[in-house]
Amino acid sequence: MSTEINADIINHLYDTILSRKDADPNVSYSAKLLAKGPKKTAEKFGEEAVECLIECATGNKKELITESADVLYHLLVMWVSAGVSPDDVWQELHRREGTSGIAEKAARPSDPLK
Ligand SMILES: N=c1c2ncn([C@@H]3O[C@H](COP(=O)(O)OP(=O)(O)OP(=O)(O)O)[C@@H](O)[C@H]3O)c2ncn1[C@@H]1O[C@H](COP(=O)(O)O)[C@@H](O)[C@H]1O
Repeated sequence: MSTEINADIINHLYDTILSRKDADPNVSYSAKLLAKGPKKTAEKFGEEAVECLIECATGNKKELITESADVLYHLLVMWVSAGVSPDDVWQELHRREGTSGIAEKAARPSDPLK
């Protein structure tokens, strides 16, 4: 599957979640989460991220895949809740393209507290 198709899946899921903003919380899980506000969606994302890292740390590849899908879904719910769009994040990733994390870290101003 190409990167373009993967980005399409994220964009499509984001649009679906966005469309649930005013949906019935008894019918849509996204609507139920969004009705609770950004703090709750962030908490849910954190819970799913912890479940995901446990599967990685314990070497459960199959569960890591399903938990990763949960993390991505809850990340998108959090973005909708906080008013962040996939394009905002794609632009930031694009800005970073070609800059090594090691070079970027070395170019940061030194922290006087360290
Ligand atoms: N990808 C997902 C997706 N991944 C995970 N989940 C739900 O996320 C929840 C997380 O599981 P948990 O065990 O943590 O939930 P829980 O503890 O029972 O929930 P809480 O009571 O803690 O909130 C489950 O209810 C999953 O079904 C998802 N729910 C929806 N989607 C997508 O979002 C679309 C819209 O869904 P609705 O908003 O429900 O219409 C769907 O068509 C799917 O494409």
